[in-house]
Order: sequence, then structure tokens, then C-alpha cells
Amino acid sequence: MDGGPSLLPVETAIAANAKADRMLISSARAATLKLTNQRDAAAPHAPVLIRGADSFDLQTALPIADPALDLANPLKGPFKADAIDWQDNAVAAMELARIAGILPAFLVNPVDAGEAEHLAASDLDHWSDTINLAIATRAKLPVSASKDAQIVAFRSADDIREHVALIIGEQSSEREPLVRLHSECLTGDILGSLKCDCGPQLDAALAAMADQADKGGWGILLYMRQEGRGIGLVNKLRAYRLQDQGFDTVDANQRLGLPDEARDFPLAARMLDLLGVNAIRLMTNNPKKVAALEAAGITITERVQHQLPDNPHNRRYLETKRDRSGHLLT
Ligand SMILES: Nc1nc2c(ncn2[C@@H]2O[C@H](COP(=O)(O)OP(=O)(O)OP(=O)(O)O)[C@@H](O)[C@H]2O)c(=O)[nH]1
Ligand SMILES: [Zn+2]
Repeated sequence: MDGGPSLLPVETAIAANAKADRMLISSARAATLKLTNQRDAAAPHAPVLIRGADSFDLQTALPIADPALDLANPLKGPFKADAIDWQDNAVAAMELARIAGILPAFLVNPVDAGEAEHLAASDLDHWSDTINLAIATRAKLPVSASKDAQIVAFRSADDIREHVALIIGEQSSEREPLVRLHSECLTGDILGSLKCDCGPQLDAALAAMADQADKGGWGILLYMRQEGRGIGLVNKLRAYRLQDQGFDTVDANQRLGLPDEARDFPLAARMLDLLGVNAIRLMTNNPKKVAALEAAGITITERVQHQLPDNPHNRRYLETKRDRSGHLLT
């Protein structure tokens, strides 16, 4: 990156012989590794530059990077932390790892690492600018909840994720649609995972919209490809491993050096905008979704509670949502 060292992501590097004297990791990970001169970090995913007695290669770097492997690899270090004089690049690298869905850990100025790809920290601003999103195509899509449905696909030239909206019933400017802003959860939406409430929430939302359509209203499901609250599937599954060791969902993400909430809600506002919708009734228990959409210019005329029955496997997850993440759950 501009003005900084070359950084090789530990998880996805293909240069098998790469080696480096230093690694860049999150401060949460550094704290777990008990760095001797580690100061208290300002943010759990702030970066730390570490060195050990030997140089790092990809085999030794992976267990240093991945807290979900700690039980299998208890002995690491000792390491020391060095000052970073390329802080903006280090922060941008952590964010790039989050977006790519990989562990936030890099070899710094590696040798035998192949040719480096040049990036500027400001490239991230362009990536997160919602103006780049556009409607790619739309088609009729009868679904089991309603035969009267239409799918609209959205894409941005610089992002491979395809977000979709499912419009149920007849779009009308006279009535505000019932909207569900749903983030991808492969385990819950497709496999029927009992660890979260995503699958039942999705089904109930579609049923409620179909009901609206039967009464002359309409609804929109915004299905956002922001798996695991924006950390990606593999990192979410690493968080599940940590949850099996006793960490709750917030602490598990933080231990991975990742934010516990990294979704891009302005993107959902932009999708509504592209559909010509600026006032909605929103089905959610999450006040942050309401605030984020309102901040992006969408009027929420009503927050519709969207709480489904719990089960023994998701009870702790729902309690954590209520007690630590501010969800309005009873
Ligand atoms: N990182 C992480 N993500 C999870 C976990 N369990 C579920 N998720 C993700 O959490 C997201 C849930 O999204 P939503 O149901 O849209 O939103 P919400 O913030 O729970 O708010 P509601 O609108 O009230 O349902 C999905 O992207 C899931 O993949 C977990 O334990 N860790
Ligand atoms: Zn889920």
C-alpha cells in the first residue's frame, strides 16, 4: 500500500516459501498472545506489529493468526510489539481482511512472496461508496410464500457480491411497504441452523409480506450478502468454534480481531432508493438498523417487532443480542 510495507495475507497467500521478520495482527489477538510490551488497545481490531525470536513462515503464522486453533496449538511466542509508523495502512489492511472474509493477519515485507499488488488506503473509500451500486436486472419470481413476487438484483462494478430485493405484491407509492432487511446467513437460511434466529425470521417476514399483499399492500425483502454481520462465512464459523469454548457471540468476534457488527446498512438504503422507495415499515428488533437507515435518508414510519420463539441452541445468542448488542427482545 502507498507509503507502507508490502503485506501478505497469512490465510490466502499462495507463495509457499514466503518468510518475514514481522507480522501484523489485531490488538485483540496480540492481547491473547500476551505480548510482553502490549499496551491497552483503543479498539479490538486495531493493528499490532509483532516479531518473535525466529522469522515467520506461512505454517508458523497460521496458528498465531487463528484463535480458533489455540486449543490445538497452545505453545506460541514469546513475541514483542514494535511501533507502527504506517498506521493508516495497517488499519486499512485489517478492514480489507474483514471484507475478504479472512483472518486479519499479514506477513510484513515478506521475502519470496511473489509480486505485490499495489493498493492505496483510500481505495477502501471508493469500495464502500454506495453510489456504485445499480440495478443489474429484474424478473418475476413466484416463491412459496407468494406467487406475486419479483426479484431485483443489484451489483456494483467493483464488488462481486450480488444483493437482491424480493418485492411481494404490487409496488405502490400510496402505501409504505413492509420491509425486512435480512443479512445472509448460509447456516440459518439454507441449512436450518438452530444456533441463530435467521431462518425463522426470514420465513416469517415473507409470510407477513404475502399477507400484506393479500390485503392490497406490499413488501420488500432486502437480502444483503453480508454473511456473519459482515465478517464472512469462514470467520463466522471460527466464531462458532470459539462459542463452543464458552465465548459469547460478541467476544468471539472480538477475539478474532474483527468487529462484532460490520454490516453496511447505507447499502440497503441505496437499494431502496434505486427501487424508488423512501418511506417504509421496518421489521426488526435492532435499533441500529432503524438509526442507520434513517441516517441514510429513509423514513421509518413504524418499527415492526420481529421476534420468533427461541430454542435451546439459540437462547444464549438471543440473550447476548438483547444484553450486549441492544436488540429490543423480551
Ligand atoms: N459473527 C456472527 N454472526 C452471526 C452469528 N449468528 C448469526 N450471525 C449473523 O448475523 C446476521 C443476522 O442478521 P439479521 O437477522 O438481519 O439482523 P439482526 O441484527 O439480528 O437484527 P433483527 O433485524 O432484529 O433480526 C446474519 O448475517 C448472520 O449470518 C454469530 O454468532 N456470529
Ligand atoms: Zn443466522
